[in-house]
Amino acid sequence: MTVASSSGRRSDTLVMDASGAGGSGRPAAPKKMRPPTLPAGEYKPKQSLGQNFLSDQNYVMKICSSFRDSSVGGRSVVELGPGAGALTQVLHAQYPDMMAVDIDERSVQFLAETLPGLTVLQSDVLQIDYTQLAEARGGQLSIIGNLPYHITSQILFMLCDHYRSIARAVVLLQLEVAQRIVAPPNCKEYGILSVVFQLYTRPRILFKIPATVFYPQPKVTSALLSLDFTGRGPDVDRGDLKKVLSTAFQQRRKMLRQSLRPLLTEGVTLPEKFSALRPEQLTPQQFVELTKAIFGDTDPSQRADSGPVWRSI
Ligand SMILES: C[S@@+](CC[C@H](N)C(=O)[O-])C[C@H]1O[C@@H](n2cnc3c(N)ncnc32)[C@H](O)[C@@H]1O
Repeated sequence: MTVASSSGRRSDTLVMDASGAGGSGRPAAPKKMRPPTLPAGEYKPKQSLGQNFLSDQNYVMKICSSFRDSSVGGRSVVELGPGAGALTQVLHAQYPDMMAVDIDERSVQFLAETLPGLTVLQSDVLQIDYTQLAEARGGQLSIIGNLPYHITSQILFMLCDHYRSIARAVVLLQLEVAQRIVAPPNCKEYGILSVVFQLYTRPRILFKIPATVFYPQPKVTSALLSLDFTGRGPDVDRGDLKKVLSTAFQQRRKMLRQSLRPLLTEGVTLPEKFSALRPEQLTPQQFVELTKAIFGDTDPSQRADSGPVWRSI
């Protein structure tokens, strides 16, 4: 991790749309707010880092007003992937003690120059221990971010691995991924993402975001997703549940009595009510029940309740 340094570079406006959001309930725009910009010169978006920068101030305001945190000074607020600070400049005005994390040193330097006083770290968000970070920041974290799309699921699964330390996450992601996360049983989008996130959080799609408000424009439509962590995880060993989910959804057209056969040890049979069903027909809670039927109901105190389990899915 590297803490920001400064170097005094100038900024060029990328896309002018600084009309502000107006409507009630939205955060007041900081007085000296600039429209989303990229620093001049060498700060070209890197595709390898999923850099699609927000370039429309109306959407910036709409996104920021969908986010709430009540910690003192916003000490619990962590922005993942601030880039050139489109969201950060609005958030920092409201949450002066927030923190931002980006892997790109150009972002870290640029933010140090343009938002002095912001705590900004250069780090891979996938290498952060969010449980330790929450302890250091004095409470459960409120995460916000326009996530790099190529690692969105990994980031969100990782937050589930630290579910006790996360209060909420409000994130921009591909609409298609958001739809899978909120999908109910019995539809084609329903799968591992739906089961896992619905066991840990109350997921909601807040609104869609068109590709035209990013630079460069991605090929897909995006969405703002809100994940309210419930503070509870599934009441079963997470490793066992993961095995059941990956095995069942690997062959999603097959009935569970067929697809889950490799997991059944001698003497163990599937509950009759599940055996002729396909995985998409089970609710998240029924997957927990099914896991207990296959692997037994382990003593909660014996379960490995920390460490990465979901992230590697
Ligand atoms: C989609 S851009 C969002 C930038 C800015 N928040 C905005 O909305 O304009 C994603 C950001 O995540 C950063 N990023 C990509 N991979 C990362 C990683 N593994 N760890 C930390 N930041 C990462 C990129 O450098 C980039 O700034």
